[in-house]
Amino acid sequence: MLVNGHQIHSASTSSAGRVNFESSGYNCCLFAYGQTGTGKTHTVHGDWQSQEHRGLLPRLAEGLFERLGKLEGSSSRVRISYIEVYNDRLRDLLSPRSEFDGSPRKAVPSGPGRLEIRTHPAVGVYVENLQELAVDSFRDVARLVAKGEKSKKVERTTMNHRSSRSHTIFTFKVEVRKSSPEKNSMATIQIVDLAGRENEQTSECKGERFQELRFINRSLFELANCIHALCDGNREHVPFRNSKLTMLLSDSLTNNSRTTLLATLTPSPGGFDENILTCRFLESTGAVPELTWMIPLQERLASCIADIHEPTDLQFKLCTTVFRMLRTYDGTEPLALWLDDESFVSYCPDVCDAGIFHQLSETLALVASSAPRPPKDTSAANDRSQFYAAGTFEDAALEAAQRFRLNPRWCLAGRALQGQHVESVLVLRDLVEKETRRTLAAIPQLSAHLAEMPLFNSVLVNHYMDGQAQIKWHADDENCYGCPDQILIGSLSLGAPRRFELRRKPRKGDADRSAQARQSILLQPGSLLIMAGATQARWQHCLPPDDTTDPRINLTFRRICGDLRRGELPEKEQKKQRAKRRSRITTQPVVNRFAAAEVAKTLQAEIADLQSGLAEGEALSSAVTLLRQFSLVWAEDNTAQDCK
Ligand SMILES: Nc1ncnc2c1ncn2[C@@H]1O[C@H](COP(=O)(O)OP(=O)(O)OP(=O)(O)O)[C@@H](O)[C@H]1O
Ligand SMILES: O=C(O)CCC(=O)C(=O)O
Ligand SMILES: [Fe+2]
Repeated sequence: MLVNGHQIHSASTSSAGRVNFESSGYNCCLFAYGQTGTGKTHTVHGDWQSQEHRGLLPRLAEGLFERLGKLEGSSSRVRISYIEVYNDRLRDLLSPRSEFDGSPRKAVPSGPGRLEIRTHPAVGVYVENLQELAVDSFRDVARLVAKGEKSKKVERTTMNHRSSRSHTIFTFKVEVRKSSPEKNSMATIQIVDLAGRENEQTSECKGERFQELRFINRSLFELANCIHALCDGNREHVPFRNSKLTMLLSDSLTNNSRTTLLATLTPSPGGFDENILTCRFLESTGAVPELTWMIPLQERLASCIADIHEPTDLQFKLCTTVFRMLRTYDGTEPLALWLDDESFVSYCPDVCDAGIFHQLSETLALVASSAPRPPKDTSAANDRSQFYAAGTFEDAALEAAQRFRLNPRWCLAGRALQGQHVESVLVLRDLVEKETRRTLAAIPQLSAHLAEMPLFNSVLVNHYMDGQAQIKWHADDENCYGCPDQILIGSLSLGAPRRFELRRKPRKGDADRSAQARQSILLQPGSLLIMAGATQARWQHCLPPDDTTDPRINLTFRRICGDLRRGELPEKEQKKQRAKRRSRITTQPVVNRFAAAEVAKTLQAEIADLQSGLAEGEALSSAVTLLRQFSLVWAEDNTAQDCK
């Protein structure tokens, strides 16, 4: 991701800038994606006349001829083409008399000069009748682009006085000829300046501009769909044919191509939601969760929040947003995260001695072999056995408050831990209780729970035999835990590290799975995950299978308030809950008490510096600072990988 203004980094860090002419058939593609007016065209083109303010495309052209000039023992040929997609119609920007290829609704008879997208088994996707002009130097390219830019569809809108109303695709085809023909190579570089997305509900565009906007949003939607299909590994059924833009880009997205995504964000406070959409698009490309740059960044950001003692709501929102963008955590660092304005999770490693695992395994094995088999025991089928602690009234040694209560459902599926076995679990409950109180004390809207004694009066123990044992998507939102907006769960992990996933409960109208804003945390042995607020009401969690051969034990401590099961709530209580859900809690900044290192100070200083130089209302620019860190780590990492 690049934040507006990084002309210097752009060309060098994109894969397009590092195309390898030695390997034949190597294609590179760069997309500029973002809300309207956020600087895509500025970043791609910049000022061609100025060495300093040149954008990515001129820098690329310059670098290309420089590199070709240095190739020894070979000659080269470069051709360029420049095509515009406007309202799903095509136009050749390098052809002097070019017209659009016809109305999208009325079929225009094909004739000479009409642009047609075709596929050839050897060449792939190409546009019939599109001019490909030979160029020998940077100046040639600059001259032709200047001409093409004049005919580009640009209009004044409220968001941008020169808004691109079309997508443009600029292509370099580079042919390197060696002494023997079999060593010849060919590379294609495409730079795609996508038209900017704009919210149709809030847009002030009218008439023709609004019509254009709908075409723009539609084609970007189709592009996102293709990318999702590709990322889901569904290469057979990628809906490229749904728009001309996606048809044109199908080769770049699939065949032997390296794609770089350049996302532009706005520092304007009003653009917050649009920024999130842009980041979601990045996420949905699948590149984000896989990259190793997330870990150092995650550390930086964790410490950044840690050291802001009284963060403004805005700063808090920002940090949470960036965390949400990161989406996966390796579980070595603590984390405090608002999944949404009422759903909170926190994760803390090393809460208890991971060695307890062995002792507890023995206890569970003993109970499994001695206690009666529960009526709905599924442990043989799914390699996961369940236990619950059952403190009975005969346990004179236990204080009334320390007795464990049962969810009636558990008695059917799990085995009871009783007597001395309960004691070992009680020790763990005390630890979890202490840690949870500490965490929630910093969060005003969640600390109401702290009056409860004890916080947790029940526990479910899951014993996973290996990576094949899993737990599917669900929420721990049964009625016996009380109002689903306030269920508190403390989940202690021991044994093999396993990935824990969270997703917002699927809703009607979700376009795809990316709308569910998934998060994933690697739960390390000895760690505590706390789920609080409305997490059980709005989110689901699961533990997907993986290939570990090691066992794991998880203890979820909960608070049972009644014996009601799902669907058994009396009408009066239901009404009360509905009313409660309507009265929204306002988001308070959260001070993440997990302290860490200097990076925080650096970031804090940067934010302070930035804010002191800004007019009121522009505070969101600290997003730019955070995201700039983000982009730099990514850039560093990409460069490092490339050098290997
Ligand atoms: N880093 C920057 N420095 C100076 N000016 C900038 C910068 N980024 C963008 N601008 C200016 O902001 C305005 C909007 O930028 P630009 O046209 O590149 O946005 P865009 O994302 O391509 O918008 P659209 O999708 O509507 O075409 C332009 O006037 C541009 O010159
Ligand atoms: O094993 C885990 O980490 C999750 C267990 C869980 O979700 C549950 O018991 O409800
Ligand atoms: Fe659960």
